[in-house]
Amino acid sequence: MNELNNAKDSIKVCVRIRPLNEKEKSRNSVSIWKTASNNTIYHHFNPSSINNNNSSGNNPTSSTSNNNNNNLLSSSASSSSSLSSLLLQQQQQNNGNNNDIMSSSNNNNNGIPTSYTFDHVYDQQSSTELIYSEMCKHIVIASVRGYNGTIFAYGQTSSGKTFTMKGSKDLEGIIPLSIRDVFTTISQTPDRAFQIRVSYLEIYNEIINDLLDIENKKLKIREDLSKGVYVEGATEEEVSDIQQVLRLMERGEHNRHFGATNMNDRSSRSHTIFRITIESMDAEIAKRVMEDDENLDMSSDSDSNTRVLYSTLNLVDLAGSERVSNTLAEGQRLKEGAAINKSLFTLGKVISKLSEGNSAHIPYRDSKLTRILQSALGGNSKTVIICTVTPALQYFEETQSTLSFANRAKSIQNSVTINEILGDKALLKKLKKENAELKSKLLTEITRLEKEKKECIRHYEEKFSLLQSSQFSSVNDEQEKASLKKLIQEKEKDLEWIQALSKSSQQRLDEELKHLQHTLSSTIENSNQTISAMKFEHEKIIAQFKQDHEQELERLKTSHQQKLEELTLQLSQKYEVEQQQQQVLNSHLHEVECELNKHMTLLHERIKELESCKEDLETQIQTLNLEHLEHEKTIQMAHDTTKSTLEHVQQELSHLTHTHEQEIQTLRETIEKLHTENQSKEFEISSLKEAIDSLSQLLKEKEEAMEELEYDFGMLQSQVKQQQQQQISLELTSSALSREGGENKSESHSNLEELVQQKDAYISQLQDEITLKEQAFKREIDDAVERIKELEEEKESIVTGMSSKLEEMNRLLVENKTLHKQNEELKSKIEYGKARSQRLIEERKRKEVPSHPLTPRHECDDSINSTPCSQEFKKCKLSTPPSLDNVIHQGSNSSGLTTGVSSSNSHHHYFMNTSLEKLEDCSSLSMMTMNKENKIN
Ligand SMILES: Nc1ncnc2c1ncn2[C@@H]1O[C@H](COP(=O)(O)OP(=O)(O)OP(=O)(O)O)[C@@H](O)[C@H]1O
Repeated sequence: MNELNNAKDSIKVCVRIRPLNEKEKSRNSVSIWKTASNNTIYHHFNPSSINNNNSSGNNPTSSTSNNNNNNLLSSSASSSSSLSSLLLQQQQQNNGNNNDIMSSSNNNNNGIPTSYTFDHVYDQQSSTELIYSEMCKHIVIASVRGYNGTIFAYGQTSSGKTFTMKGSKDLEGIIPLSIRDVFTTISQTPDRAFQIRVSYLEIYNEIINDLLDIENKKLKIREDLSKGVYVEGATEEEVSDIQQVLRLMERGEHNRHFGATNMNDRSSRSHTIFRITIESMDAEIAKRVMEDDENLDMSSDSDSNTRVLYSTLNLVDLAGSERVSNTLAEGQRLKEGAAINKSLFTLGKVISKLSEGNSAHIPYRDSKLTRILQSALGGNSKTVIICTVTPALQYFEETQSTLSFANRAKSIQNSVTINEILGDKALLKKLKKENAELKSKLLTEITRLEKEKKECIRHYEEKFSLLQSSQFSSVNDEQEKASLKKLIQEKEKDLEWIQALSKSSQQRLDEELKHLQHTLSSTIENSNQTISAMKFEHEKIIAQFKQDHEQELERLKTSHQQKLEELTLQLSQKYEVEQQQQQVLNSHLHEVECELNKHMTLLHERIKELESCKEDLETQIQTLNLEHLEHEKTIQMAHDTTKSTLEHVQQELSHLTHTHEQEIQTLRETIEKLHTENQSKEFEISSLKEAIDSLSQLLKEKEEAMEELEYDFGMLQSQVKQQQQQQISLELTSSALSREGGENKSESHSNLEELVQQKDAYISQLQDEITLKEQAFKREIDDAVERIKELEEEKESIVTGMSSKLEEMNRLLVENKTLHKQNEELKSKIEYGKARSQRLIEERKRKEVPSHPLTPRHECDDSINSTPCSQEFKKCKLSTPPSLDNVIHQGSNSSGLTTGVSSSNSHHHYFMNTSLEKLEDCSSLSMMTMNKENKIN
């Protein structure tokens, strides 16, 4: 079998909700499952509402929440029956008020999905024809084109599986619709010749029965490389039109086992598989095969015309998926339930495993159903599952279970390929198979007829002998005898006819067999011819190849021979040249040997010379060593002195640093003191300001008092004026009175004058007092202003003094820092000088050891003179000591120091002096620092 167009195709799943049936309506069942769009099914039922009311604590959703099909077997009968009764109770309670048990939330309390989405969801109004055209038609058409197809209905009992698959009296189901389309498609494909075979199987109690042959029972499942999984011995009727198939379907239905259960009176307790096998090949080729065309070449595998397409279309109506307990089954029914559920349980397991993508072990072999449908589940088949459900609330759990099964199934992927048998091999195989089948059929038919014939003859012979024995028993028997005779004659005729029929059928079969054998032998002959032609071709190719190969070998041989000769010649020439070269080399070697001998004698002489030179050098080295020891001692001394001086300088420096720090501390303290003084002065100024403020307040008050006094004074003046007017009027009165009497007049006049005088005196006294007070205030204010001025001047002088001191301090600090830096530089220079002198001493030591003991004396002297150290030494001998300025400027110039060290004692003194001068310089610098710090103080 060849596989073409290999493609992944997921199993298509749709759900069909049937309308409530009469039984459910009579029980006032509520329809809870609804469709949203054309691919979603949902419910608003909240199982927890039942839980809450259920005092026994049975959880109706506990089994459905478990997402595998185990619930089919594991759930206890009591829990499910109690659920049913509870649901009914609930339904009755809530009849007319469904809202109480409907939850508006999308998920109920137990996490059971409230909605599912599939490829399609069909509501109560959807027709089977619509489902067929949308979900199945393409599979049927594909099956005619060589693809395997499977359509099966899954659901609880009475959910409408049979209604969907087989239909009813008035409405055709998927199977008849498929049969129609198979033949329609065939009629639309005239270029291919088809052979259609139909088988109808039933799986009941895990036993496979042939529904087309009631005698054919307990069939076995076999597996074959070419056929795949098949049912051995299953009747396969060849059909050529729709009516024939429909009749076969009817025959099968008639034979089908029906049982009555509580749930559905005509409930099917078995799974049925209606299988249509479709084979097709090119019409032209088929015609030629039929005509036994000898020129027909079937050997070309690549010719698509010779392809034989082979496919099966399985139309499966499963038994109810409800639980055993729900059927209230007993005895035989319970056994049926268990067997049905074994198949369905395994189907669930297979679907679960496949949906998990777990292809390691799929338990197809655990049940007959899954074994037969193996290719439909995860194999080579286009598959559609139609899940039928009832919307009734009382079957909520079953519907949930069906939907979760469907939900798992939708994720399964099949690998779909066209099945084809190619070329003559396929045809041969097919013919052989057909031949074998015909042969076996013929044989069984012959034996059956023979047996029947024998049985008949025996039977009639028995009857005849019986009749003969009773021939003379009574006269009345005569008539009977005659009728029997007649009957015997008739039967004998029948027998003859049967014998003739069997003879003719045998002849016909013989002819057919001959024809087939002839076709077979011609095909075999054809194949043999092709094989021998191929063999001949093959041998020809091999001979040609051999010849070519030998020629090539010969050519290679000659070319190799030539190459070998050339190489030998080249080798001999090379050998001669090498011989000549060897001779030249030998003579050259001899010359070299003579030269070498001469050189050797010269060398010996030279060695002797060098040895004497070595002795001289050794004595020189000894003297130099002594000198060097002395030098080392001097350097050590200088080093010690420098060290002690350095230590002294360091001590002084630390002392200076310490003093500096102390001075800075004192300066800080002074600044703090000045700061506090400044603060107290500021406090004084602020208190003075406060005093001025109080004085000015007082002044204000006094001014106010003065204003009051002035006001009083004005009042007094007006009073005086009034009194003066009174006086005038009094004077006028007195003049008038004077005319009346002299004494009274003078008395009152004097009184008045006295009063005026008193008042005048009081006023002048007040005026004096005011001026005095004014003067005193003015003085006080002047004093205060002066004091403030003084204090402000004092403050300003303090501030200027402080800032100048601060500036000086900053300057001193900067100077101090520079001095420190200089000190550090000096220190590092001294260190560097020390290291450098040390290094030079070591260098000198090294150089004093002769580098080549064989160097002649004069060369050795030169080498001593030419070392940079000895040159320095010479320079030092010639040069005058550098000035102090230079030394300070250069710091511890390494060459200067080394010169001092490597020269004589005078130079050492010079070095010491330089060092001391440097130290003096250091101390002068320290002095400068100290002076500056004193200044800061
Ligand atoms: N979609 C539908 N429209 C109308 N009636 C339906 C529909 N589906 C099913 N029925 C009716 O419901 C009853 C039960 O249906 P059916 O026999 O097809 O169920 P089933 O699932 O095959 O049951 P079982 O598993 O017992 O064979 C039948 O009388 C059928 O006519």
